[in-house]
Amino acid sequence: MALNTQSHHSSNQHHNDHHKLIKPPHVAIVPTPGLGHLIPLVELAKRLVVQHNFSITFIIPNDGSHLAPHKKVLEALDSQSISYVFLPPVSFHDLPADVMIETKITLTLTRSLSALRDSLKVLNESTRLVALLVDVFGAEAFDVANEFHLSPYIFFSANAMGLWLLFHLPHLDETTSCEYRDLPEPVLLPGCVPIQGGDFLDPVQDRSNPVYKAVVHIFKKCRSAAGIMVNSFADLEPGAFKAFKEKGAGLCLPRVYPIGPVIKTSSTDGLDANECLRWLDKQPYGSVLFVSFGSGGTLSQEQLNELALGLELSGQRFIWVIKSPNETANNASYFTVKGGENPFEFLPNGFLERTKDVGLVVSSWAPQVQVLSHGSTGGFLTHCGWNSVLESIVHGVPLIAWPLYAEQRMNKVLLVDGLKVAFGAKADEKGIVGSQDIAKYVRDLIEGDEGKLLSKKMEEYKEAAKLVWAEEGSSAKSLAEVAQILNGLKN
Ligand SMILES: O=c1ccn([C@@H]2O[C@H](COP(=O)(O)OP(=O)(O)O[C@H]3O[C@H](CO)[C@@H](O)[C@H](O)[C@H]3O)[C@@H](O)[C@H]2O)c(=O)[nH]1
Repeated sequence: MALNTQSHHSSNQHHNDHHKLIKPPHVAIVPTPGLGHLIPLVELAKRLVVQHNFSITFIIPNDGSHLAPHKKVLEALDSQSISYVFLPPVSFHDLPADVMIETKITLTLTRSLSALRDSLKVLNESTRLVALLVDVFGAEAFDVANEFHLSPYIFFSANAMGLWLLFHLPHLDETTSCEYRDLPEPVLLPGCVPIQGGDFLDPVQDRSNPVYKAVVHIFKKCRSAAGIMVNSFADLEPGAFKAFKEKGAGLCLPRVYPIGPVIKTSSTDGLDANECLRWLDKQPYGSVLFVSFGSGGTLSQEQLNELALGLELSGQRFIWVIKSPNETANNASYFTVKGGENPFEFLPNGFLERTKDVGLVVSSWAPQVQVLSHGSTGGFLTHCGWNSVLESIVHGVPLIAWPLYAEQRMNKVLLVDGLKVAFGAKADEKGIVGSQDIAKYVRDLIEGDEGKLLSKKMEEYKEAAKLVWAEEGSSAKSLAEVAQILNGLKN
C-alpha cells in the first residue's frame, strides 16, 4: 500500500496521549539501491509486523532506473501495516561513466536527504515513529534521523565477519599505507578465519579512488548506530558473534544483534516464473546445478564462453540464469540498462542444442528460492551474494563459490575456509575461470565424495538455521530484544 493511503488519526479518538500509547511503534526503513538490500529488509519488516506488532514505511531513494523489480516486491506485500513511498529520482548526469557502484549507491541517498526529511516529517506527525532503519550505506541518513529524535539502526545485510572488517577498517586506514592486497600477512579479525587484504570488499581496493574515503567515512559513521542487526546467526559464525559480545562494549561498538537468516520466502513477489520448476520436476533427486550470479552479476564474453563449455563438459544437469555479458568481468549491472539485448545470442554456437537434454538456460531471472528448495537441485554455483548464501543454507544446498564484486570474495573465504560448504572457483592471472576447472567443480559437487562432505556440512547448518527462529531460538530472541527496546521509545 502506498504512503498516502495510510491510516491516520480517527476523529473519535480520545486523548492524544492515550492515543499515542496504543499506536503501534512505527519504523521508517530506507533501503539504498539493489534488490540485495531491499529483499531482506522487506522480510525483516514482515517479521516486525507479524511477530511484534510494528508498522513500517519504506522510503526509497532512487535514480529512476531499475525500479520495476523493486515495485513488484513491494506491491506483492499483503500487509495493511507496511507502506512505501519512492522519493523523487536523483540525477547522475554529472558523474563520470566509470564511477563505482558504491559511489552511486551512496549518492542516491545523500542527494535524497532533503526529500527524506520531508517524508519523515509527515510520518512523525501521523505515526508513533520510533526508529530509522537503514542498510550499511544508509548511515549518511543518521543526521536526519537525529533531527527527529529517531533511534538510528542498521540492518547489516552481510555477515558478522564483514561487520568486523567494517569496524576494523578505519584502524587499518590509519595504521597502514599500502594497498590492502599488498599487506604481508592475512588480517585476523576477532573470531573470524584469517582474510587476505586482496579479499576485502571492492571499494577499498584502491585507496586513491574517492570511493575509498567515502566508504571509510561511512564505516566510521556506522559506529554511532543505536544497534546493528546482522543477517547471520550465532551457530553460523559463533566466534565472530562471541567476540562482539565480549569485546564490543570495550571497543565502544554499538550493540550487535544476530537476527538471521532473514530470507525471501514468498513465491508471490511477481518476479517468479514456473518454467524452471516444471523442468526440475522431471529431473532426478539432487542432480541439478543451479547457476546464477544474483540480481546484478554479469560475466565478460570470454568468461561466459568458458562457463558454457565447462557446464557442457561436466555432463551434469543445470539451470543457468544468463545475462548479457559486460565489457569487463566482475561487474555489477544495477545501474546499467542493457535494454533489448537477448542474452541467448551470446552463447557459443550450438550450445543450446547440444545441452538441451540436460540443461535449461533462462534469461535474467529465475525463482531462486523455489529452485533451491526443490529436491532435484543438488548444488549452486553462486556469486556469493549473502542472500544467495543464506538461501542455500536454509535449503541445505552446497556451493561453488565464484565471487564477482562487492564483499563477495570475503564471503567466499568464509564459505570455503570457515564453514567448509563450498568449492572455491580459482581464476587464472587474467581473472578467468577455465572450462576444465569448471567442469571438475561441477562433477565433484554433484557426484563426487568431496561434494558429499560439503553437502553434509550444509545439512548441519540447515538444521541449525531452523532452530534459531523457533521459540526461544537465538535470532528470535535477538529480534525480540530490539523490538522491546524500540517499543519502549516515545511511549
Ligand atoms: O535470478 C534470480 C537472481 C536473484 N534472485 C534473488 O535476488 C536476491 C539476490 O541477492 P544476493 O544473492 O545477495 O545478490 P546481490 O543482489 O548481488 O546482492 C548484493 O547485496 C548482498 C547483500 O548485502 C551482497 O552480499 C552482495 O554482494 C551484493 O551484490 C536473492 O534473494 C535471490 O534469491 C532471484 O530470485 N532470482
